[in-house]
Amino acid sequence: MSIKPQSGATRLRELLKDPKKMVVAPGVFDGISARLAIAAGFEAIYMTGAGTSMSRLGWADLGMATLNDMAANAGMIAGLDRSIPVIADADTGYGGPIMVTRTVEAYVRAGIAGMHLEDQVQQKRCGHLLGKEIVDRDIYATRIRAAVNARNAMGSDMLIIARTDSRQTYGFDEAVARLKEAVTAGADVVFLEAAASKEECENVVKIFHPVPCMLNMVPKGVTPDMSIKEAEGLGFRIMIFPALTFEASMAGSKEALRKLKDNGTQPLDNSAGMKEAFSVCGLAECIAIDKAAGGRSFEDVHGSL
Ligand SMILES: C[C@](O)(C(=O)O)[C@H](CC(=O)O)C(=O)O
Repeated sequence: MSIKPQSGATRLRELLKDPKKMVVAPGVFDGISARLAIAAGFEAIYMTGAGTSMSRLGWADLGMATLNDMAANAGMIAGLDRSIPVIADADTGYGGPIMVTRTVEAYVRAGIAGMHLEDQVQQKRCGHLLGKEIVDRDIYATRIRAAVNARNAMGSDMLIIARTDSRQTYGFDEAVARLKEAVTAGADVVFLEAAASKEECENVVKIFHPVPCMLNMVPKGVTPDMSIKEAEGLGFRIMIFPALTFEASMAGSKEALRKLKDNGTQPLDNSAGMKEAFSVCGLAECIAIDKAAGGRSFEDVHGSL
């Protein structure tokens, strides 16, 4: 709820100004995961489209999440702490240049620091699945151009991150050519999705230097797993871990559910209690707001929880 003077986009641009710095953004998909990532001290966070689709719709990342689903989730996450840049998935932009414009406007209003746009067809899928269909280069270029125009028209400094999924279907050279066109169209950051080897990762950074490159670490995905240090050594400037929190939540929830089923009691071994959960999600800030306004609703809250 606290409004800090510097926007997430301005902060992200500032972080990227230092050529030795890499911005690490763990994936978050809901309020709890976002709160935990902020509390853990990460200086940026990533809103995963896959996690948004699964948590808000209950369905896999197959192009079902709409602009409204994505922008609403992005806005909620970015609103938790305006000083932490949120990089958000914007899939295909959800249509032609007109829809891309609406998407950019919605993301700027949501306070997003950087959004990525890709060249898959509307009925898209996770970039690490097989069988991706890719739009023509010209259509991709119009998406990026529309995004840059819309961003500029709003006087915003949100970063436009050009993602290409074409590596799987058309190979590395075509992917590079598409990203070059995207940079010419005004994209601020390039993102070669599903790079197939460390060598490709290294090459893409070299080819685009000094344009910042983003690396996507999908667990057991197409790109070989790398540590932050290793990716930094290759020269990447942004690194996202989209599945980090949804995988951990799924594993933890699965285990708790199994224990309840097997034992007939809820597992309390890892429980910190409700107060701890609410504390992660702004309890103290809410109490302070009430108190500052002369409210007395929470005088007993510490005793009652
Ligand atoms: C980055 C990504 O677009 C996402 O939705 O987070 C996905 C990640 C995933 O499916 O785990 C992707 O297409 O790589």
